Amino acid sequence: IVTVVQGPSAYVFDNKEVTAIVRDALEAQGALKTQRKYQTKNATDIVISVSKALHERYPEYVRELNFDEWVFNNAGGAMGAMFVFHASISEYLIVFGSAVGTEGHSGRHTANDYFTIIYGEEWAYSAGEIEPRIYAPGDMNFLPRGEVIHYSMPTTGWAIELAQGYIPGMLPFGFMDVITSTMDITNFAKTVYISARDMTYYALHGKF
Ligand SMILES: CC(C)=CCC[C@@H](C)[C@H]1CC[C@H]2C3=C(CC[C@]12C)[C@@]1(C)CC[C@H](O)C[C@@H]1CC3
Repeated sequence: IVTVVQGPSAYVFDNKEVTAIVRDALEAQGALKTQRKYQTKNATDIVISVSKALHERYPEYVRELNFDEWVFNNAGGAMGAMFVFHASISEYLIVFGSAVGTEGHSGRHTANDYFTIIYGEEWAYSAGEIEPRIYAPGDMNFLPRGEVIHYSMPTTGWAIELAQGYIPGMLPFGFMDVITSTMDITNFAKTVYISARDMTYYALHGKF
């Protein structure tokens, strides 16, 4: 008999539950891919209703959506916008995407990444895959820690992204394009402020 003793987990989010909440919220909007109607729905309504469902499930850990704290993110050649629901040392939960589409290198990360589409599509492949994997609303693209993909959101596309692992190790990738390309210091400062504020708050409350 083997007894597996599990140590305490720093995680408050369950990736399966996050995806289930997202799928339920999409279903309530008639926006799941199985209903073949998802492209006719308004992306703004979907972002708002999914955000509300996540906040209701995790009120202590998921910030309410607002439209003052959206920031751009340039990383791996891709450009998108994001709203940070939660950022701590071991996890972040964001809505990420682009109103016009985007494409780039995923980066090789120190965290597992769960990317659940809520509007539009994500196309992705690993080196050696000849055909794209296509993810539609309700589908989750899992990128394990240390692996890499080329991805695109060919047109308007939004997703809920949960990352679990060592988050500070991901940030240089998330910020490097500011130095090498965009020089958008205002957006950079806003992103650093938002992430440092949340990480410090949770660390001071014993959530790493
Ligand atoms: C949460 C904070 C404050 C910063 C995170 C910055 C970046 C590390 C991320 C912002 C958007 C992220 C995306 C991915 C990796 C990490 C980011 C660049 C993916 C490439 C991971 C794989 C998915 O399939 C697509 C993701 C797009 C967004």
